[in-house]
Amino acid sequence: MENSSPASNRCSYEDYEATADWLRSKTAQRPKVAIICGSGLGGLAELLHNKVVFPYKDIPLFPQTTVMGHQGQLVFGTLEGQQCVCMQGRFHTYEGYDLKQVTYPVRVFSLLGVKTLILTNASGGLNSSYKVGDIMLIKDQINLPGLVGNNPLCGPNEDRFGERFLCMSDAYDPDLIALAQQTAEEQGIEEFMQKGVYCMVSGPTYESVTEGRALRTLGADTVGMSTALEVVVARHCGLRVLGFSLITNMVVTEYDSKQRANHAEVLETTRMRTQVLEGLVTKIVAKIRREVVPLLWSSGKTSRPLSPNRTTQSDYGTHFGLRRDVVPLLWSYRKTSRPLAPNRTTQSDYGTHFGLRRDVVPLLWSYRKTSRPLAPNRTIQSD
Ligand SMILES: O=P(O)(O)O[C@H]1O[C@H](CO)[C@@H](O)[C@H]1O
Ligand SMILES: Nc1nc2[nH]cnc2c(=O)[nH]1
Repeated sequence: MENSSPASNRCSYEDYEATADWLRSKTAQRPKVAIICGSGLGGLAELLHNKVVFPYKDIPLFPQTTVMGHQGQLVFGTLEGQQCVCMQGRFHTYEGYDLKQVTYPVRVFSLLGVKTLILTNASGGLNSSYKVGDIMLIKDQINLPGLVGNNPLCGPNEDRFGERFLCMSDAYDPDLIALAQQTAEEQGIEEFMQKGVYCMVSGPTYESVTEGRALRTLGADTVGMSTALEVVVARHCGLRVLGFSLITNMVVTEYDSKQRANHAEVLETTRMRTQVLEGLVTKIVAKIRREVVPLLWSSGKTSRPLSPNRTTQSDYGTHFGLRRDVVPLLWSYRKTSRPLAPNRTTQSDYGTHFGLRRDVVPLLWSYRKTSRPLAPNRTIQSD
């Protein structure tokens, strides 16, 4: 297959599938988290273990990066035990790519089975209380190109990815934001953490003084030339999104200022903070990996013993301490009263025996295909 990136009207579902199939055929890794690295922030990919690296030029239908500070390769590997795929270099409309090409990797990630997208970017600070080197957790965005017709979802809707009209008021996942804030506190880096609104402009020009002032008036805390389009497409295909904006320079908003925005300064600042951001993202990825367990159990440390007279499936769900709202998602059929067969004694038996959906069982048990019999004295949840 050709390596040249698709013309916009050729970004069909089959194109995305072809790229995803090619990647699947080249690596056995099945990432659940994708990370898009901003200008000068690609070092994160170096932290992955068991790396499998694909230069963009080798990936069928993938665009190529042309910007300094964007390496141009896709790196698969594990971070804190979590399988991840990292984009060392992203695509921007100012490079000449159209909206579908800029967002092409995101749909490929979705087809690969990615569930969470973490984005980083370099940006200009608009909020006067921010300082160069601050890291802003993105709570919302202004997709300025999108507001005037340049939205990557324009054109026929691809129902296999998502619905026609997409809600964007919850684009940045509140739980992930809370997780990131908590992690930043644990890392002792709250002093340069901010939370605010990122505005995307098309670039490649930096803002004039009046443009900077206008964006601030609109409610933007930082401005850059990326991210918003990727987030729109990620939300369209149901990915959870977390975004970080590193303030690499302050936008000039005084007419008599002698400061001049430039890409060298942008890259210089990323060098100063890259390790901190990498450490933060690494810890968050570790927590995302672990979060499935506390989500399922209503209280992790209960020692309530199993009462022997609970014999129906629905009893067993909540009896084990599974959250009531989670139980119906797990059971393959609800309200059954099928009694428990007494001869089922292994973990995997127990999963499906209880009526847990077969695809859910391996996610719940920490190890698969075990036939280790349940020790008779294990009777509490934490066990
Ligand atoms: O958004 P990322 O890719 O981090 O890069 C930012 O830095 C570049 C300008 O210096 C622009 O590409 C801007 O968007
Ligand atoms: N638009 C824009 N993008 C940036 N990326 C890094 N700094 C800036 C900036 O000041 N403005």
